[in-house]
Amino acid sequence: MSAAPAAIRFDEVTLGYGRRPAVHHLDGEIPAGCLMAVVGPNGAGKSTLLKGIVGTLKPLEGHIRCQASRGIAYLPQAAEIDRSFPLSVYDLVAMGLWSRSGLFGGISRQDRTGIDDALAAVGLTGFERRPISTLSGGQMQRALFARLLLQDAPVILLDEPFTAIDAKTTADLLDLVRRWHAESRTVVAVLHDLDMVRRAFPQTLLIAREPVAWGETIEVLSPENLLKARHMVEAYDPHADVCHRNVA
Ligand SMILES: Nc1ncnc2c1ncn2[C@@H]1O[C@H](COP(=O)(O)OP(=O)(O)OP(=O)(O)O)[C@@H](O)[C@H]1O
Repeated sequence: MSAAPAAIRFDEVTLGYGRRPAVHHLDGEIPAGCLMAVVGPNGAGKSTLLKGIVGTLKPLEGHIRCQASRGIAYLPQAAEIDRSFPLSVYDLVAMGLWSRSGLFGGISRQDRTGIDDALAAVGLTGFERRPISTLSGGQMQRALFARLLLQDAPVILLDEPFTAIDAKTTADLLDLVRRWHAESRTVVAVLHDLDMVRRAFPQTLLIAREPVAWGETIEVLSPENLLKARHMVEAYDPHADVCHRNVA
């Protein structure tokens, strides 16, 4: 796909739940520093793929190797985040420091400056003491992006980061994604808005329970590939066991 070293390598990976594969035949790499969209129909396995990279889902087969020594920052889908938890915006954002300072590491003066800067970068200065349960969807997403900023990770995974977010918030958060890319971080985002993908994401993985096309966005998002992906998801047998297609 590119001459850049791999940030993430997949070796004939199958990911699934129980013994049921959700995604299989993942073989390839995500180059370091790339800005990549993951697209595909509902149920194609996009979230499953991110969970495999983060490590919350262990492969049923194969291996996923991540080069990042300082970890991966991961933004799950909004529906997976419990907003009833009694937490202030400040504390939520400060959690971005945990990977470096540990759970009980304490917050230094420098950390406080970092938190203030992250809140300012997402336009949430003045929201520090607000309980997260009182935030709008867009404000919550801004707070979660501030937390990602503090994590300072070389690899950032975003699962549908702009779903149900208004145009202004989307534009502001997309600017942060561009900033991460300019800083040579690897950014992988699950997206449904193909216009946005064409506009802002140079690389794309089109997935339909297995990769359909992977590479330059303009080539991947051809009408033929999109139609093929839809047919592949519709034809997929959800009760199938692990497939050993490539095993001799
Ligand atoms: N925790 C789970 N237990 C069992 N099956 C699951 C689980 N999570 C996802 N699946 C199944 O794995 C398949 C892929 O789901 P996944 O959420 O990865 O798709 P997706 O491409 O992210 O879909 P969407 O665009 O709708 O968010 C689906 O058939 C789904 O029902």
